[in-house]
Amino acid sequence: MDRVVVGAALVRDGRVLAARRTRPAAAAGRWELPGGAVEPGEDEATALARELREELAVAVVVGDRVGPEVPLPGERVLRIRACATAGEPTALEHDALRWLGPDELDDVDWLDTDRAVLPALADLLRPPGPSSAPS
Ligand SMILES: Nc1nc2c([nH]c(=O)n2[C@H]2C[C@H](O)[C@@H](COP(=O)(O)OP(=O)(O)OP(=O)(O)O)O2)c(=O)[nH]1
Repeated sequence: MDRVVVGAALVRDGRVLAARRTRPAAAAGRWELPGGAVEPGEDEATALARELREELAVAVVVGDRVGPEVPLPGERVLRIRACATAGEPTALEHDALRWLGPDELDDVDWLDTDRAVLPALADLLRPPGPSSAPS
């Protein structure tokens, strides 16, 4: 079975947190959603909460899946989960953090993989429009 990497769509005030990687060299300077690999015996929510504690020093509540599962090299897949926190993230392993609104998602140089998730992120951030249901 493919190994799972979980990433957080950590949302606050209609914006999502993007984090700039410092390693490996090929990915340094590229932006991602904070997170990491699910360890053996962990469930996804536990892994994501652990990664965000380690990377951002915040406690998070982990919610639903967001967007598609994206294949990664090395028989791994990336899954994104919505997250919320009452804390203020601190970059402990990244070298920059940015809160991006739905119209700012193209402003940073995402890891290639993450581009597949951007439409779903934009939908998550946009307030629901007028109902299309017949009145
Ligand atoms: N966390 C995260 N990883 C991503 C994203 N997009 C993407 O392709 N990846 C890839 C990069 C890495 O190959 C892998 C996760 O690596 P990582 O360094 O964040 O995870 P980790 O802490 O568990 O890894 P490690 O220290 O054991 O090497 O997934 C993303 O949005 N967030």
